[in-house]
Amino acid sequence: MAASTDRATSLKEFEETKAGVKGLVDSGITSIPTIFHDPNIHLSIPAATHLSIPTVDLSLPRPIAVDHIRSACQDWGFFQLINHGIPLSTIEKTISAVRSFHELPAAVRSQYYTRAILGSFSYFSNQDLFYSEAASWRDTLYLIFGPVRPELERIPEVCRSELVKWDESVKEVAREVMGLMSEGLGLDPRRLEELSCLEGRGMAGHYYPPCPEPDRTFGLVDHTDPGILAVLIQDKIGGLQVKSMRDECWVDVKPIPGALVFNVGDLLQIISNDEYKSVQHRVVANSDKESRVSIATFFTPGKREEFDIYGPLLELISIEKPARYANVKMIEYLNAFLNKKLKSKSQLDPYKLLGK
Ligand SMILES: O=C(O)CCC(=O)C(=O)O
Ligand SMILES: [Fe+2]
Repeated sequence: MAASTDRATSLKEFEETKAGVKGLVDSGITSIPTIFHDPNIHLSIPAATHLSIPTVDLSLPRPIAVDHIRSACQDWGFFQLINHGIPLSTIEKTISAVRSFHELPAAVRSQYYTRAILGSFSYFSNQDLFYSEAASWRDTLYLIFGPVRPELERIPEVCRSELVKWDESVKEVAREVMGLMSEGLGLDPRRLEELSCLEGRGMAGHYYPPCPEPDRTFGLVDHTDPGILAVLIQDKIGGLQVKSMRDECWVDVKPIPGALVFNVGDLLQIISNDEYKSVQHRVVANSDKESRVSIATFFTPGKREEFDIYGPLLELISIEKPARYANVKMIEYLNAFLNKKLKSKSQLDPYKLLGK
Protein backbone atom coordinates (compact mmCIF):
# COMPACT_ATOMS: atom_id res chain seq x y z
CA MET A 1 0.00 0.00 0.00
CA ALA A 2 1.28 3.51 -0.77
CA ALA A 3 2.39 5.41 2.32
CA SER A 4 -0.39 7.98 1.99
CA THR A 5 -3.14 5.34 1.76
CA ASP A 6 -1.57 3.63 4.72
CA ARG A 7 -1.66 6.81 6.72
CA ALA A 8 -5.24 7.56 5.69
CA THR A 9 -6.29 4.08 6.85
CA SER A 10 -4.51 4.44 10.18
CA LEU A 11 -6.06 7.85 10.79
CA LYS A 12 -9.49 6.46 10.04
CA GLU A 13 -8.96 3.50 12.38
CA PHE A 14 -7.78 5.79 15.14
CA GLU A 15 -10.75 8.11 14.61
CA GLU A 16 -13.17 5.20 14.72
CA THR A 17 -12.01 4.11 18.17
CA LYS A 18 -13.60 7.37 19.44
CA ALA A 19 -11.35 6.96 22.46
CA GLY A 20 -8.62 9.44 21.52
CA VAL A 21 -4.98 9.32 22.56
CA LYS A 22 -6.16 8.37 26.04
CA GLY A 23 -7.56 5.17 24.53
CA LEU A 24 -4.16 4.33 23.03
CA VAL A 25 -2.41 4.86 26.34
CA ASP A 26 -5.00 2.76 28.18
CA SER A 27 -4.40 -0.08 25.72
CA GLY A 28 -0.87 -0.29 27.11
CA ILE A 29 1.16 0.75 24.04
CA THR A 30 4.87 1.32 24.61
CA SER A 31 5.64 3.04 21.31
CA ILE A 32 3.55 5.63 19.48
CA PRO A 33 1.78 4.86 16.17
CA THR A 34 3.48 6.34 13.08
CA ILE A 35 0.63 8.77 12.45
CA PHE A 36 2.07 10.67 15.43
CA HIS A 37 5.66 10.76 14.17
CA ASP A 38 6.38 14.43 13.57
CA PRO A 39 8.88 15.14 10.76
CA ASN A 40 9.73 18.49 12.39
CA ILE A 41 10.56 17.09 15.79
CA HIS A 42 14.25 17.89 15.28
CA LEU A 43 13.23 21.55 15.56
CA SER A 44 12.16 20.80 19.09
CA ILE A 45 15.27 22.37 20.58
CA PRO A 46 15.13 22.63 24.38
CA ALA A 47 13.66 25.78 25.87
CA ALA A 48 15.97 28.54 27.09
CA THR A 49 15.99 28.21 30.85
CA HIS A 50 17.18 31.73 31.65
CA LEU A 51 14.06 33.44 30.24
CA SER A 52 10.43 33.58 31.34
CA ILE A 53 7.31 35.37 30.14
CA PRO A 54 6.25 38.45 32.17
CA THR A 55 3.98 38.20 35.21
CA VAL A 56 1.45 40.98 35.72
CA ASP A 57 0.03 41.70 39.17
CA LEU A 58 -3.55 42.93 38.80
CA SER A 59 -3.58 44.31 42.34
CA LEU A 60 -1.07 47.03 41.41
CA PRO A 61 -2.36 50.60 40.90
CA ARG A 62 -4.17 50.83 37.54
CA PRO A 63 -1.62 52.97 35.65
CA ILE A 64 1.14 50.52 36.58
CA ALA A 65 -0.95 47.51 35.57
CA VAL A 66 -1.74 49.21 32.23
CA ASP A 67 1.94 49.82 31.68
CA HIS A 68 2.90 46.20 32.47
CA ILE A 69 0.16 44.80 30.24
CA ARG A 70 1.09 47.11 27.39
CA SER A 71 4.74 46.11 27.43
CA ALA A 72 3.90 42.40 27.82
CA CYS A 73 1.59 42.58 24.77
CA GLN A 74 4.21 44.47 22.76
CA ASP A 75 7.29 42.48 23.68
CA TRP A 76 6.00 38.96 24.35
CA GLY A 77 2.37 38.67 23.28
CA PHE A 78 1.99 36.62 26.48
CA PHE A 79 1.83 37.15 30.24
CA GLN A 80 0.76 35.39 33.42
CA LEU A 81 -1.81 37.28 35.49
CA ILE A 82 -1.78 37.01 39.28
CA ASN A 83 -3.99 38.55 42.00
CA HIS A 84 -6.95 38.62 39.62
CA GLY A 85 -9.53 37.71 42.25
CA ILE A 86 -10.51 34.20 41.09
CA PRO A 87 -9.86 31.79 43.96
CA LEU A 88 -7.35 29.00 43.39
CA SER A 89 -10.02 26.51 44.43
CA THR A 90 -12.24 27.57 41.48
CA ILE A 91 -9.38 26.98 39.05
CA GLU A 92 -8.57 23.61 40.60
CA LYS A 93 -12.20 22.50 40.45
CA THR A 94 -12.44 23.51 36.78
CA ILE A 95 -9.29 21.60 35.87
CA SER A 96 -10.40 18.54 37.77
CA ALA A 97 -13.84 18.59 36.05
CA VAL A 98 -12.14 18.52 32.63
CA ARG A 99 -9.88 15.72 33.83
CA SER A 100 -12.93 13.77 34.99
CA PHE A 101 -14.53 14.02 31.55
CA HIS A 102 -11.41 12.73 29.80
CA GLU A 103 -11.09 9.93 32.34
CA LEU A 104 -14.67 8.68 31.96
CA PRO A 105 -14.78 5.06 30.78
CA ALA A 106 -14.12 4.94 27.01
CA ALA A 107 -17.61 3.59 26.35
CA VAL A 108 -19.12 6.67 27.99
CA ARG A 109 -16.91 9.43 26.60
CA SER A 110 -16.96 7.95 23.08
CA GLN A 111 -20.66 8.82 22.90
CA TYR A 112 -19.62 12.46 22.78
CA TYR A 113 -16.89 11.95 20.17
CA THR A 114 -17.59 14.22 17.19
CA ARG A 115 -15.89 16.89 15.07
CA ALA A 116 -19.13 18.75 14.51
CA ILE A 117 -18.61 21.99 16.39
CA LEU A 118 -22.33 22.68 16.09
CA GLY A 119 -24.40 22.09 19.18
CA SER A 120 -22.12 23.65 21.81
CA PHE A 121 -20.19 20.54 22.98
CA SER A 122 -17.75 18.30 21.14
CA TYR A 123 -14.95 15.88 21.97
CA PHE A 124 -12.21 14.82 19.55
CA SER A 125 -8.50 14.20 19.18
CA ASN A 126 -6.58 16.80 17.13
CA GLN A 127 -8.89 19.33 15.48
CA ASP A 128 -6.74 19.11 12.32
CA LEU A 129 -6.26 15.31 12.40
CA PHE A 130 -7.09 14.90 8.71
CA TYR A 131 -5.15 17.96 7.48
CA SER A 132 -1.92 17.88 9.46
CA GLU A 133 1.38 16.22 8.63
CA ALA A 134 1.46 14.47 11.99
CA ALA A 135 -1.02 14.01 14.80
CA SER A 136 -0.17 15.33 18.28
CA TRP A 137 -0.43 13.61 21.65
CA ARG A 138 -3.60 15.32 22.84
CA ASP A 139 -7.39 15.01 23.15
CA THR A 140 -9.77 17.95 23.50
CA LEU A 141 -13.26 18.80 24.61
CA TYR A 142 -14.63 21.96 23.03
CA LEU A 143 -17.48 24.21 24.08
CA ILE A 144 -19.03 27.24 22.47
CA PHE A 145 -20.37 29.78 24.95
CA GLY A 146 -21.11 32.67 22.62
CA PRO A 147 -22.27 34.61 20.72
CA VAL A 148 -24.91 31.85 20.55
CA ARG A 149 -25.96 30.61 23.98
CA PRO A 150 -24.92 26.99 24.58
CA GLU A 151 -27.43 24.19 24.96
CA LEU A 152 -26.47 23.38 28.52
CA GLU A 153 -28.03 19.93 28.58
CA ARG A 154 -25.56 18.84 25.88
CA ILE A 155 -22.61 19.38 28.21
CA PRO A 156 -21.74 16.16 30.09
CA GLU A 157 -22.75 16.33 33.70
CA VAL A 158 -19.25 15.56 35.04
CA CYS A 159 -18.06 19.00 33.95
CA ARG A 160 -21.21 21.03 33.22
CA SER A 161 -21.59 23.29 36.25
CA GLU A 162 -17.83 23.84 36.60
CA LEU A 163 -17.37 24.88 32.96
CA VAL A 164 -20.40 27.15 32.94
CA LYS A 165 -19.09 28.81 36.09
CA TRP A 166 -15.61 29.04 34.60
CA ASP A 167 -16.97 30.79 31.52
CA GLU A 168 -18.52 33.45 33.78
CA SER A 169 -15.35 33.94 35.84
CA VAL A 170 -13.00 34.09 32.88
CA LYS A 171 -15.27 36.54 31.07
CA GLU A 172 -15.17 38.95 34.02
CA VAL A 173 -11.38 38.91 34.26
CA ALA A 174 -11.10 39.26 30.48
CA ARG A 175 -13.43 42.29 30.65
CA GLU A 176 -11.05 43.91 33.12
CA VAL A 177 -7.92 42.99 31.16
CA MET A 178 -9.42 44.12 27.82
CA GLY A 179 -10.05 47.47 29.53
CA LEU A 180 -6.39 47.71 30.51
CA MET A 181 -5.28 46.56 27.06
CA SER A 182 -7.45 49.24 25.43
CA GLU A 183 -5.97 51.87 27.73
CA GLY A 184 -2.51 50.61 26.89
CA LEU A 185 -3.26 51.46 23.26
CA GLY A 186 -4.35 54.95 24.28
CA LEU A 187 -8.02 54.09 23.66
CA ASP A 188 -11.12 54.39 25.77
CA PRO A 189 -11.10 51.45 28.24
CA ARG A 190 -14.39 50.14 26.83
CA ARG A 191 -13.21 50.13 23.21
CA LEU A 192 -12.51 46.38 22.81
CA GLU A 193 -15.63 45.42 24.71
CA GLU A 194 -17.70 47.71 22.45
CA LEU A 195 -16.30 45.87 19.46
CA SER A 196 -18.03 42.77 20.92
CA CYS A 197 -14.69 41.13 21.77
CA LEU A 198 -16.10 39.50 24.91
CA GLU A 199 -19.05 37.96 23.14
CA GLY A 200 -17.55 35.20 21.00
CA ARG A 201 -16.24 32.55 23.38
CA GLY A 202 -14.94 29.05 22.70
CA MET A 203 -13.38 26.85 25.37
CA ALA A 204 -10.91 24.01 24.76
CA GLY A 205 -10.32 21.53 27.59
CA HIS A 206 -7.13 19.77 26.53
CA TYR A 207 -5.90 16.46 27.91
CA TYR A 208 -2.28 15.45 27.26
CA PRO A 209 -1.77 11.81 28.34
CA PRO A 210 1.75 10.59 29.21
CA CYS A 211 3.59 9.92 25.96
CA PRO A 212 5.74 6.75 25.74
CA GLU A 213 8.01 8.42 23.13
CA PRO A 214 7.95 12.16 23.85
CA ASP A 215 10.88 12.77 21.50
CA ARG A 216 8.89 11.77 18.44
CA THR A 217 5.86 14.05 18.62
CA PHE A 218 4.37 17.22 20.10
CA GLY A 219 1.46 17.76 22.46
CA LEU A 220 0.36 20.70 20.31
CA VAL A 221 2.30 21.96 17.29
CA ASP A 222 3.40 25.56 17.06
CA HIS A 223 0.67 27.99 16.08
CA THR A 224 -0.76 31.40 16.82
CA ASP A 225 -4.30 31.86 18.12
CA PRO A 226 -6.62 33.43 15.57
CA GLY A 227 -8.93 35.54 17.75
CA ILE A 228 -8.56 38.57 19.98
CA LEU A 229 -7.38 37.05 23.21
CA ALA A 230 -6.85 33.62 24.79
CA VAL A 231 -6.91 32.95 28.54
CA LEU A 232 -5.51 29.66 29.81
CA ILE A 233 -5.37 27.75 33.07
CA GLN A 234 -3.15 24.73 33.46
CA ASP A 235 -2.26 22.13 36.07
CA LYS A 236 1.22 21.76 37.56
CA ILE A 237 2.78 19.60 34.83
CA GLY A 238 3.80 22.26 32.29
CA GLY A 239 4.85 21.87 28.66
CA LEU A 240 3.56 25.09 27.09
CA GLN A 241 6.33 27.04 25.35
CA VAL A 242 6.32 30.50 23.79
CA LYS A 243 8.63 31.73 21.03
CA SER A 244 10.53 34.75 22.27
CA MET A 245 10.30 37.54 19.70
CA ARG A 246 13.65 38.99 20.66
CA ASP A 247 15.78 35.86 20.95
CA GLU A 248 13.83 33.56 18.62
CA CYS A 249 14.11 30.77 21.20
CA TRP A 250 11.41 28.76 22.98
CA VAL A 251 10.60 29.74 26.56
CA ASP A 252 8.71 27.57 29.08
CA VAL A 253 5.53 28.95 30.60
CA LYS A 254 6.18 27.68 34.10
CA PRO A 255 2.96 26.78 35.89
CA ILE A 256 2.21 29.27 38.69
CA PRO A 257 -0.62 27.99 40.92
CA GLY A 258 -3.67 30.19 40.45
CA ALA A 259 -2.24 32.26 37.57
CA LEU A 260 -4.07 32.89 34.29
CA VAL A 261 -1.98 32.83 31.11
CA PHE A 262 -3.10 35.54 28.64
CA ASN A 263 -2.05 35.78 25.03
CA VAL A 264 -2.72 38.14 22.15
CA GLY A 265 -4.43 36.61 19.09
CA ASP A 266 -3.97 37.44 15.40
CA LEU A 267 -7.07 39.65 15.29
CA LEU A 268 -5.83 41.83 18.12
CA GLN A 269 -2.56 42.24 16.26
CA ILE A 270 -4.57 43.37 13.23
CA ILE A 271 -6.88 45.80 15.01
CA SER A 272 -4.03 47.23 17.09
CA ASN A 273 -2.14 47.78 13.81
CA ASP A 274 0.84 45.70 15.02
CA GLU A 275 1.09 47.44 18.41
CA TYR A 276 0.27 44.15 20.21
CA LYS A 277 1.79 40.90 18.94
CA SER A 278 0.34 37.46 18.36
CA VAL A 279 3.15 35.05 19.12
CA GLN A 280 3.81 31.41 18.25
CA HIS A 281 3.46 28.84 20.98
CA ARG A 282 3.36 25.05 21.28
CA VAL A 283 3.16 22.26 23.83
CA VAL A 284 5.81 19.54 24.06
CA ALA A 285 4.61 15.93 24.38
CA ASN A 286 3.98 15.02 27.98
CA SER A 287 6.91 13.11 29.47
CA ASP A 288 5.43 13.06 32.98
CA LYS A 289 3.69 9.97 34.30
CA GLU A 290 0.48 11.89 34.93
CA SER A 291 -1.78 13.39 32.27
CA ARG A 292 -1.67 17.15 31.80
CA VAL A 293 -4.85 19.27 31.67
CA SER A 294 -5.17 22.83 30.37
CA ILE A 295 -8.23 24.92 29.56
CA ALA A 296 -8.06 27.74 27.04
CA THR A 297 -10.85 30.26 26.49
CA PHE A 298 -10.74 32.05 23.13
CA PHE A 299 -12.33 35.45 22.79
CA THR A 300 -13.42 36.57 19.31
CA PRO A 301 -15.81 39.28 18.16
CA GLY A 302 -19.43 38.20 18.54
CA LYS A 303 -20.49 40.28 15.53
CA ARG A 304 -20.33 38.00 12.50
CA GLU A 305 -22.91 39.25 10.04
CA GLU A 306 -22.02 39.65 6.36
CA PHE A 307 -21.25 43.34 6.96
CA ASP A 308 -19.16 42.91 10.14
CA ILE A 309 -15.66 43.98 9.22
CA TYR A 310 -12.62 44.43 11.45
CA GLY A 311 -9.37 46.18 10.58
CA PRO A 312 -6.75 48.44 12.16
CA LEU A 313 -8.64 50.89 14.41
CA LEU A 314 -8.89 54.39 12.96
CA GLU A 315 -7.53 55.95 16.17
CA LEU A 316 -4.32 53.95 15.68
CA ILE A 317 -3.70 54.96 12.09
CA SER A 318 -1.80 58.08 11.07
CA ILE A 319 0.49 59.29 8.31
CA GLU A 320 3.45 58.05 10.34
CA LYS A 321 1.70 54.77 11.11
CA PRO A 322 -0.44 53.80 8.13
CA ALA A 323 -2.71 50.75 8.27
CA ARG A 324 -0.68 47.56 7.98
CA TYR A 325 -3.64 45.27 7.32
CA ALA A 326 -6.63 45.14 5.07
CA ASN A 327 -10.07 44.77 6.60
CA VAL A 328 -11.21 41.33 7.71
CA LYS A 329 -14.68 39.98 7.09
CA MET A 330 -15.31 38.20 10.37
CA ILE A 331 -17.38 35.34 9.05
CA GLU A 332 -14.84 34.46 6.33
CA TYR A 333 -11.98 34.72 8.78
CA LEU A 334 -13.52 32.34 11.31
CA ASN A 335 -14.45 29.79 8.66
CA ALA A 336 -10.92 29.86 7.24
CA PHE A 337 -9.52 28.96 10.66
CA LEU A 338 -11.78 25.96 11.10
CA ASN A 339 -10.64 24.52 7.77
CA LYS A 340 -6.89 24.79 8.09
CA LYS A 341 -4.18 22.83 9.80
CA LEU A 342 -3.03 24.39 13.05
CA LYS A 343 0.61 24.45 12.06
CA SER A 344 0.49 26.73 9.09
CA LYS A 345 1.19 30.33 8.35
CA SER A 346 -0.57 32.63 10.74
CA GLN A 347 -3.92 34.05 9.71
CA LEU A 348 -2.32 37.51 9.52
CA ASP A 349 -0.44 37.03 6.29
CA PRO A 350 -3.31 37.19 3.80
CA TYR A 351 -4.35 40.56 5.24
CA LYS A 352 -0.90 42.18 5.31
CA LEU A 353 -0.64 45.23 3.10
CA LEU A 354 2.42 45.24 0.89
CA GLY A 355 5.26 47.67 1.33
CA LYS A 356 4.64 48.26 5.03
O1 LIG B 1 -2.39 23.54 26.42
C1 LIG B 1 -1.76 24.58 26.36
O2 LIG B 1 -0.98 24.92 27.24
C2 LIG B 1 -1.89 25.50 25.16
C3 LIG B 1 -3.20 25.43 24.44
C4 LIG B 1 -3.24 26.30 23.22
O3 LIG B 1 -2.29 26.96 22.86
C5 LIG B 1 -4.46 26.35 22.39
O4 LIG B 1 -5.43 25.63 22.67
O5 LIG B 1 -4.49 27.15 21.42
FE1 LIG C 1 -2.88 28.42 21.35
